[in-house]
Amino acid sequence: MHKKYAVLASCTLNQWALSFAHNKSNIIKSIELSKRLGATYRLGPELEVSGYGCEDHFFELDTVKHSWQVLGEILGQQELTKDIICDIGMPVHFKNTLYNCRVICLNQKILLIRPKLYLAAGNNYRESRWFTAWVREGLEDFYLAPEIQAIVGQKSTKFGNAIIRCNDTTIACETCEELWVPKNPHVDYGLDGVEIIMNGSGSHHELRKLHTRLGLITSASSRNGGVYVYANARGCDGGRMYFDASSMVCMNGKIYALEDQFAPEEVSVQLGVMDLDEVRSYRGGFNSRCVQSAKQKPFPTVEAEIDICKITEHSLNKEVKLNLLIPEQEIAMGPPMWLWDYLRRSGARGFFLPLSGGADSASVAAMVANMAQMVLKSIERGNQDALMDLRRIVREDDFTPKTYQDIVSRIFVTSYLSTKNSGKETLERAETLAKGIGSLHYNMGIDEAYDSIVGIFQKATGKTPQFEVHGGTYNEDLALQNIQARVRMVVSYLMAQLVPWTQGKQGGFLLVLGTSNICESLRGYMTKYDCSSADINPIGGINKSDLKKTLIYLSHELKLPVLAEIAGAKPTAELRPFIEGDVKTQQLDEVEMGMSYDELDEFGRLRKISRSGPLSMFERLLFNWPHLSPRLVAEKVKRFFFYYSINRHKMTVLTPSYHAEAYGTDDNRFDLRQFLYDTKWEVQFSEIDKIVMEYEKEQAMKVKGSDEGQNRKSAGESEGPKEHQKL
Ligand SMILES: Nc1ncnc2c1ncn2[C@@H]1O[C@H](COP(=O)(O)OP(=O)(O)OC[C@H]2O[C@@H]([n+]3cccc(C(=O)O)c3)[C@H](O)[C@@H]2O)[C@@H](O)[C@H]1O
Ligand SMILES: Nc1ncnc2c1ncn2[C@@H]1O[C@H](COP(=O)(O)OP(=O)(O)OP(=O)(O)O)[C@@H](O)[C@H]1O
Ligand SMILES: NC(=O)CC[C@H](N)C(=O)O
Repeated sequence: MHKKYAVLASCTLNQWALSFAHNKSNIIKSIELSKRLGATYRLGPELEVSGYGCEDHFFELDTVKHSWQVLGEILGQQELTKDIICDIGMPVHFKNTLYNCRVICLNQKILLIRPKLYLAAGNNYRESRWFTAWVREGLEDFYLAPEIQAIVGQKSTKFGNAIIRCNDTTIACETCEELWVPKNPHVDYGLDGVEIIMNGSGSHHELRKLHTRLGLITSASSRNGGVYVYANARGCDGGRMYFDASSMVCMNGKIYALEDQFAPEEVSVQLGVMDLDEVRSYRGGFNSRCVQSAKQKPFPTVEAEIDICKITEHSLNKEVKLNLLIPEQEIAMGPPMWLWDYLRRSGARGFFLPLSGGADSASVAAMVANMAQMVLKSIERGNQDALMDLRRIVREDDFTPKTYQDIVSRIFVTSYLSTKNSGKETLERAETLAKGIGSLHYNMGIDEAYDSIVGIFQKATGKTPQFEVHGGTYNEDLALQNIQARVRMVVSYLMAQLVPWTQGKQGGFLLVLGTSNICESLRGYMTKYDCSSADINPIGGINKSDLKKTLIYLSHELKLPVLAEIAGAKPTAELRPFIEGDVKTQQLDEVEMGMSYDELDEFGRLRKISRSGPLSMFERLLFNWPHLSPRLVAEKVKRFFFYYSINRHKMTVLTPSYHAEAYGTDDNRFDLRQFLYDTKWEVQFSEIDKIVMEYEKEQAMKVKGSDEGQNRKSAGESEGPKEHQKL
C-alpha cells in the first residue's frame, strides 16, 4: 500500500483593496490551481477578499457586504470547495462588532469562522482601529445571512477559537500578527495535538525582515514540532506598503517550500507534500514537550469530513536551500514591483523622471529599468496577465517585448533640466544612463523660467536678490536656489501631462516620480514643492548608503557601468554658482546638511527602535559613538533635532513613498508627530547640556595636575557651515 501524504497549498495573491471582482478572480484561480495540484487544503492571505489595505473602508458596511457576496459566489460554485478545505481571509461582523477572520469552507459549507486573536497595531498597522481582537473562549453560533443560507444550505456556523478535526489530522489557524507576539496561539494548538498550523498573513516588506519571519516560523515548528504553512499577499494593494509574499511550508524547523518575495505574478501556489509521521515521530521523541502536552487544556473542535493525507503522484518536498536576498537586491526588486502594480492600476501610460545625473534620480531610473526587466522575465515565463497589462499601458495590441529597453522606451520619459549652475558631468551621466536604459530623454534648459521669475519679483519689489558669492544674504541665496528646484517640478508636471500628446498618443498621462531619500526627508534637506513633490516616490523609505549599494548592484545586473560611476560621485545640489577652486561653492550635500547620511540613518533608526527624544537619543549615542566627545555628540543631537523640527512641516506634503525601512518620515502614516515645534527644545537640550558639563567636570578633575588628555577625540567640535551656527 502506498503511503499517504498531506498535500497543502500556500497561495500568494496580488490583491487590491476594494477591487472585489479582481480579488475574487485571484482567489478562484488559486483554488483551481491548488485543486489541480491535488491539494486538500488551500490557504490564502489575510483579508484577501476585501484586500488588506482597505483601512477606513473597513468602517463601511459595504466592505463587509461585498466580502460576503464574493464568498457566496465562491461557495456557489459546486466544484471549487469540493474535497478541499478553503481557508479564506475576510472581515466579518459578529454581534455588531468587526473581526478580522479566517472563514473555513469545505464542500460548499462553512465549517468555522475563526477571528484574529491579536491585532497588528504598531508602526504601519492600525488594525485595532477597525477590528476587535477575539478574547473569548469557546465556540458560539453564527447565524448566516439569508443570501448565504440559500447558497450553503446551513442556517448557522461556528464562530470562535477552535481547531479543525479532519479524518486523519488536526489543523488550526493563526493569523499574521499572532505569529509575532510573545505568546503565540500555535504553542497551545501544537500541545493540543494540532499537527498543521495555517497562517494567512498581510505582512509588508521591510529591508532584512524576511530573516525575522523565517526565524519565527522555523522556531515555531521546531520548538513544538509540526507543519507550519504561511501564505502572504504580494504587491501594492493600494498604499505605500509592498506585501512581499515569501509564502512557505515549514516542518519541524526546516523550510520545504518558499515563494519569491518580489514578482509580477498575480497568483502563485507553493505546494507542500508532507509526511505527517515525521511530525509524530519528532514529537514522540521530545519528552519534555509531551509533559507539557499532557497538561494542555483541549480546544473546542469542529469536524471536517476530509482526509488531508492522500496517495499522490507528487514526491515529498525536499528541504529548501535558502538563498536570501541581500538588502541591495531587495531594493532593486521591491520598489520596482511596487511601481509596476502602481502603474498598471493607475491608468497612467508610464513615468516621468527629472534625471539629474545624481545618485537619487539615477536609482529611480535604474528601478524603472529593473521593473521592465522583471516584467519581461515574467512574460517570458508565460505570465499572460503581465503581457496584457503591458499592452494596455502602451496601447499596442500586438506588442511583445524582446528586451527590457523595448518596454522602457515606451513607458519612460526622462529630462535633464539644466540651469547656469548645472555641471557638464551630471548632464553627461544623465544622458549616458538614459541611453543605456532606453528612456525617451530630453535635455532642457530652464534658465528662461528662472530669469522670468526673478524678473517678476524685481518688478514688484524693486529689489534684486543675489547669491551669497555675489554679495547676497543667506536668505536671498536660498530663495534663488529654491526657484530653480521648484521650476523643475513645474516643468516635470508639464512634461508628464503632454509628452504622450507630442507622440500623437491621444490622452493619457505619465506619473511623475519623486526622488528624495529617507535621510533628506528626515533632515528636511530639500525644497518644499520641488522635485521632492511628485506622484509617487520609490526611494522615499531608503537611506543613501543602501541606495548607493543598489546602484552598484544594478550596474552589474543591468550592465550599466554609469550607475557605478554615479554611485561613486560626490552628491552636490548644483543650485548655486560654482567657482572653480572654491570648495565652499561645491555645495556638497553632507557639508551643507551639517551631518553625514550615515549619521542621519542612525538618528532615524534610533528614533524608531528606542522611541528616542533628544535626551534619550543623546544617551544612546554616547554609547554608540564612543569615538566622539559628549560635547560633540550633544552638538550633533541638537543639530539633528533642530533641523528635524524646523523642517517637519515638509513631511506633511511628502510624496507617497514605498515604505522600506524599520523607520519612516511619512507624516500621519508612520511618523505620527506634530509639525509645529518649539525649535529651542529648552528643557530637552538643557538636560543634555547638564550631562555634558558633568562629564567635562569629571574629566577636568581626572586630568587636573597631569597633562594627560581626554581619551575621547574632540576634534571638529565647531565644524559645520555658517547656517548651523544658528543653533
Ligand atoms: N513651521 C512651518 N510650517 C509650515 N511651513 C513652513 C514652516 N516653516 C517654514 N515654512 C515654509 O517653508 C519655507 C522654507 O522651506 P523651503 O522653501 O523648502 O526652503 P528651505 O528649507 O529654507 O531651503 C531648502 C533647503 O533644501 C536644500 N536643497 C534644496 C533642493 C535640492 C537640494 C539637493 O540636495 O540637491 C537641497 C537647500 O540647499 C536648502 O538647504 C518657508 O519659506 C515657508 O514657506
Ligand atoms: N539638473 C537637473 N535635471 C533634472 N532634474 C534635476 C536636476 N537637478 C535636480 N533635479 C531633480 O531634483 C531632485 C533633487 O536633486 P538632488 O540634487 O537632491 O538629487 P540627485 O541629483 O538625484 O541626487 P544627489 O542628491 O545624490 O545629487 C533630483 O533627484 C532630480 O529629480
Ligand atoms: N497583518 C499583520 O498582522 C502584520 C503583523 C506583523 N507585524 C508583520 O509585519 O508581518
